[in-house]
Amino acid sequence: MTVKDILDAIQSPDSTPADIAALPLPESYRAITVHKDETEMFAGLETRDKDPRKSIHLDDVPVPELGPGEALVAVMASSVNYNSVWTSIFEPLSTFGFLERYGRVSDLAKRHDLPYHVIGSDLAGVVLRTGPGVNAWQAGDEVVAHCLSVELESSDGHNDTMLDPEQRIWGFETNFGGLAEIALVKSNQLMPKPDHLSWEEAAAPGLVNSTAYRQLVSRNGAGMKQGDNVLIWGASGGLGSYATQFALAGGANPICVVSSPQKAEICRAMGAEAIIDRNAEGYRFWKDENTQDPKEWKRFGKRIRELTGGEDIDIVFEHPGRETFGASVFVTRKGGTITTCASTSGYMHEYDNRYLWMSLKRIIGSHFANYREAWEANRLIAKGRIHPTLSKVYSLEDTGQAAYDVHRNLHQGKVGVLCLAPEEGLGVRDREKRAQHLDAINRFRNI
Ligand SMILES: C/C=C/C(=O)SCCNC(=O)CCNC(=O)[C@H](O)C(C)(C)COP(=O)(O)OP(=O)(O)OC[C@H]1O[C@@H](n2cnc3c(N)ncnc32)[C@H](O)[C@@H]1OP(=O)(O)O
Ligand SMILES: NC(=O)C1=CN([C@@H]2O[C@H](COP(=O)(O)OP(=O)(O)OC[C@H]3O[C@@H](n4cnc5c(N)ncnc54)[C@H](OP(=O)(O)O)[C@@H]3O)[C@@H](O)[C@H]2O)C=CC1
Repeated sequence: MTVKDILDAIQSPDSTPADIAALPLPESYRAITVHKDETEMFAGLETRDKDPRKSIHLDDVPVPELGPGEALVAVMASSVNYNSVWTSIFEPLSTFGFLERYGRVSDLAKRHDLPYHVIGSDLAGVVLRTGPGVNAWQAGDEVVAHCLSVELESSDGHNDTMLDPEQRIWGFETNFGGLAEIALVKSNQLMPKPDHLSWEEAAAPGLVNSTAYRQLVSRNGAGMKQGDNVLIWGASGGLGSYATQFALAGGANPICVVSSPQKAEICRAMGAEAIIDRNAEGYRFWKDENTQDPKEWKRFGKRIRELTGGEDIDIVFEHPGRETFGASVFVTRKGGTITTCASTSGYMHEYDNRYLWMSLKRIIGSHFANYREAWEANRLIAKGRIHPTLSKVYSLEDTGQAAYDVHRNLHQGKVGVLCLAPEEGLGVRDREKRAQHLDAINRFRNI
């Protein structure tokens, strides 16, 4: 039995779920990995000079043993997330430390602690096998997977599973991720694949869509409401392209920050009107490495007021971090919220706290999403209310280049990867629904 036989069975119109369940598993599969003995390969280089094409490998690896509550999924397509860029440049930490720590949790978790790390935190595919205790999903189900992995043995996670002390991001802090032909997930990561999308379109939103939903919409995040002015950094990027859609769909007013006329055009096409090209307008929030320039915060705030008719920002959707955080805190209105999920440009932030406390602003830390939030975000995709922002699709072999593009900010929206799917466009089940949303689905393609 080979992976090719699995693909043939998935693609055959005559295959039944029982046929898929009866397929013997192959011994190995092709997977995108980083190697433990290479974690020092970029030592001494600047972050931007660390090249994912050098550290990312395509290897044949053994199929992991299936445990209770788990599923093995044949991955048709995946997508590149920035967490895979971090993994591939071994910043801010090597992810092998996460695997070692997970390996100490239990005998079953020991499987994850290997000298290679199969990365990737998105997938669309077909369930091949389920472990003991899994009743909600069967072999043959067409699924997407969100990337929250939890143990839930402690009471801490039972109000909000993101608060589980053993909360991990699958394919980043666990092994056997989605940039591969087969992936191992917990069954409570599974969600139905939106039936009007191809495999690669369905695999694109997962991680960033769920994150943007919690960070902006959920009561665990900013709890956005109608009419809110929402400042969205990187508004045509991975997270931002979903935050912009949530703001528009929720009756808020996105103020989109981008770095080129082309990206501004994408935001306009999504329906945004207030757009700031940070490059064209030349904001320099830092005079030098250690000194911010409040005059630039003020110039930025003035520009926002021009675009909003004099209003300030209710919610900042933050993720660039060090470079923008001081400006983000400054431009938020009295009582407003800065919600942050990342620090792409540096995690040691600096802001003027007087503007925070005197104006009763709040900073909210947000990280991925719980199952319910991921489910609600996926439901909006399935209903055609929010659309994938897939721009370009790479083969599994070219994942290194795909990660390089994301690292160097050469991409738009999301970058997809074909795993088992032999070509783009496969897997669409509801053509009528697709036809209704075709322009929106293709908005980011090939730009
Ligand atoms: C969905 C997609 C998401 C993304 O893309 S997010 C972006 C990518 N992700 C990242 O960049 C994050 C990567 N992660 C990290 O950088 C690290 O993961 C953290 C900085 C978040 C945590 O660092 P660590 O070293 O793993 O853990 P510690 O909590 O700092 O523990 C170290 C020691 O410090 C002790 N400690 C923790 N809190 C306290 C406290 N409040 N008082 C005293 N000690 C404390 C611990 O116990 C432990 O100790 P002992 O080393 O002896 O085991
Ligand atoms: N905690 C969590 O759950 C999650 C965290 N993340 C993290 O969020 C970050 C962004 O992820 P994602 O949106 O997928 O990445 P992308 O690279 O797809 O998009 C980020 C956008 O941010 C903008 N940007 C980058 N650097 C700066 C800067 N210095 N100043 C202003 N804008 C900047 C760019 O847009 P432009 O050039 O047009 O301005 C870029 O397109 C990453 O660090 C990632 O690890 C992502 C998902 C989940």
